[in-house]
Amino acid sequence: MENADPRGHALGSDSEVGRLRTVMLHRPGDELRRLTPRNSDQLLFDGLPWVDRAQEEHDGFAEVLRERGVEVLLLGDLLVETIERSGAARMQGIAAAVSARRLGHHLAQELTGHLRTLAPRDLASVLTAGMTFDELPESPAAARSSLVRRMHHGVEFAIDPLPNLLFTRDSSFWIGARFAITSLALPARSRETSLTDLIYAHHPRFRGARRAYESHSAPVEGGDVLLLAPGVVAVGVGERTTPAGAEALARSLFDDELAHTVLAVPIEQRRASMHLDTVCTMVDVDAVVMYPAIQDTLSAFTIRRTGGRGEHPSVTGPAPFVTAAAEAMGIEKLRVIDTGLDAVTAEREQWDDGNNTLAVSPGVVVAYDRNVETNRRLRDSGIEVLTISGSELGSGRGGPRCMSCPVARDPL
Ligand SMILES: NC(=[NH2+])NCCC[C@H](N)C(=O)O
Repeated sequence: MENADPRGHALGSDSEVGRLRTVMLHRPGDELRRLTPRNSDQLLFDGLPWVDRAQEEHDGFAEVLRERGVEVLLLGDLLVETIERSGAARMQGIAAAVSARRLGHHLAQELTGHLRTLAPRDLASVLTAGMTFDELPESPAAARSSLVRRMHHGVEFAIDPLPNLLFTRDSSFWIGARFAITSLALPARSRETSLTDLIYAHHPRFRGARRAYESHSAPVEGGDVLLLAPGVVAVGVGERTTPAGAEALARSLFDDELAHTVLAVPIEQRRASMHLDTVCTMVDVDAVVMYPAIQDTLSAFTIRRTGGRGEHPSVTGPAPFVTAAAEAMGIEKLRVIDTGLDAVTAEREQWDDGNNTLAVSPGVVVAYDRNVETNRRLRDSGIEVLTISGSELGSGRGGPRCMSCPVARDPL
């Protein structure tokens, strides 16, 4: 079968909860060691993770998934394998990383030349962990004559690190049998998609897979995209995904017949709710876990396909999200698992990604163990909760859903 994983599961996904077969994670590496108190805000981390512990926690996450029969692909490995096989991928990765705007023409050329000589593993490491001016290849003459080298501080980045690669949810997603390379809103993350792009384009694992949302003109981040049901997609619009992004995505999904209804869901433009999946994720075919503070106010515009390719869609609403979602999904009611928490606990657990669960099958989710109350309520509602620890992982503000890109799920 084309476009299937080695065990014969078709690539792609039409829901949030269909049995998970293959997932792409990124085991955090040296890119996290670049974080300092001075750059962490800009690099979108709220603290400095203890990297070894973060890796252990991540290994634990991967293990829980494997125990459930999920095949775990690691982005770092895919990247090395891609660069090994494809000269075009190598060039593509280098071109996206080396900025003449930052380095000037001469240094940019010199660095490009140097990177081309690196072994695949070393190049992959530069592409993910970045490079400081101190780490630029030795070249005494060039160093003397380069104003750029002389005026930059040695610890500044000639190539920025990508600590948020950990959150593989955001830089690509699958819908139906296709993958979409997103368009990340913030400068700290925008280069991530150059890596997912080259992996999907050149890794044999994805040979023949087709793209969705090809124009990816306006910002759309995967954390905002929820596959509520086959053909029905919710898109958060807030700090990251813009109205233009949601509209462009909806039109392209309609044109490719990957969806018939898209719900555009306004979310507060705040760090705590940067993506829709920080406040709401699906835990069963007809159930979500949701941050209680927004339960009564979350709304949605409903965008529907009206005809064939290029036809203008219809836009209605806004209406309460839960009603709009149930209607679009063709179910009587979307169950909202009532975490019933007091406002302070709810806010704390939302901040720690309590609502950011990853379903491995209907009614079975992975969640951080620290969100004790939210997990208790989920269990009381009949959801099986597999816990992982994330004391260090969580400092990047992302939970199990953010840290995973489902590549193959059984259709619902
Ligand atoms: N899907 C998500 N909620 N991803 C979380 C991403 C966290 C990351 N530090 C950022 O600010 O972009």
